[in-house]
Amino acid sequence: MPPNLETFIPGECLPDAIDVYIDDNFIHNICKLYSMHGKQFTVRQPIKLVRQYPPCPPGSERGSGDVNGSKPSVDIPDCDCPAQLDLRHAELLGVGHHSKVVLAPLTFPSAPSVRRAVAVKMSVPFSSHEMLLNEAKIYNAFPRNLQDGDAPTVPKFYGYYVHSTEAFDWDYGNNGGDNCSAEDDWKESRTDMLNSIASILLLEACGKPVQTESLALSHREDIAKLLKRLHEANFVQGSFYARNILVQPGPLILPYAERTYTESSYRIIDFGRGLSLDVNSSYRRVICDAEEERSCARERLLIP
Ligand SMILES: Nc1ncnc2c1ncn2[C@@H]1O[C@H](COP(=O)(O)OP(=O)(O)OP(=O)(O)O)[C@@H](O)[C@H]1O
Repeated sequence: MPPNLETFIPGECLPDAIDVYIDDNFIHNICKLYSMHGKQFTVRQPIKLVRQYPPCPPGSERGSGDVNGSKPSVDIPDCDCPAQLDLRHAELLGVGHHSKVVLAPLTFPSAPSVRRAVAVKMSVPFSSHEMLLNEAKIYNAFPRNLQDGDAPTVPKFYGYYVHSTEAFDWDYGNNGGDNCSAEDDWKESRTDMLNSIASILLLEACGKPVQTESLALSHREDIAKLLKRLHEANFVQGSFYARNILVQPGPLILPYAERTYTESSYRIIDFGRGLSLDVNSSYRRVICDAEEERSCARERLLIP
């Protein structure tokens, strides 16, 4: 796996389209779809997804950004050049009640091309895709200072991508089913498979969930500061549990090899139930829910 993408990329510099590559490994080991009754997916590669958030303004000028994590900046592809997301090499990062999240290489076809690992969140089961859409809107509304800087509060957002019409132009493989129920099962598996990659959220990979029992007081205070910053910016996370706080070695200003857990870096994730003034909420509700969230945080995570 290449190093993680950790650089803030302004919305207008994100690729407008992504070509997604999948294979049997992804279907069986990540999607856990075994019940094919002798049939195989033959996917016409690649599957094309287009950016929904941040929206692509028609005729907008595209800038260039620094995707290497160091200066000078690298050219970001123009509108005609899709990035490539390689789910054939995906590693599972975590499973929630509404999603699966994998780490996978994303290649920007700049010159020279840049290949970095990103967290890819997919709605599983598909019925929870509205939560993923809400989360995308919240990430899109986050100001840069919550995602970037010395002590970022949330992962960096690399876009929300949805299928274009060609996404469903597939070959469905050999016809191995011999009865209606097998046929139905297979169709259902196929639909699950298609739906799970029909919309994806790309985020900075930020470590693993915290273990609250072993958290030192100073680290609990760091997390309390993150929550305060989030609320001061008029956002509410909406399900503040330990599984939604990630930890990784820090400080982030150091090269990866020099970071340690003594100076851990924390991030708040999972905004499927998130609230924001600009997206889905009134000022009064944000204030009220933020107050309640701080009280939950004190109780559940023993944070001050
Ligand atoms: N940006 C990320 N970097 C690293 N791991 C992540 C990231 N986002 C999610 N994960 C992993 O995936 C798991 C599930 O993610 P998330 O909490 O967003 O899913 P969910 O289905 O919305 O969760 P919930 O069960 O709280 O509704 C997390 O607990 C974490 O282990």
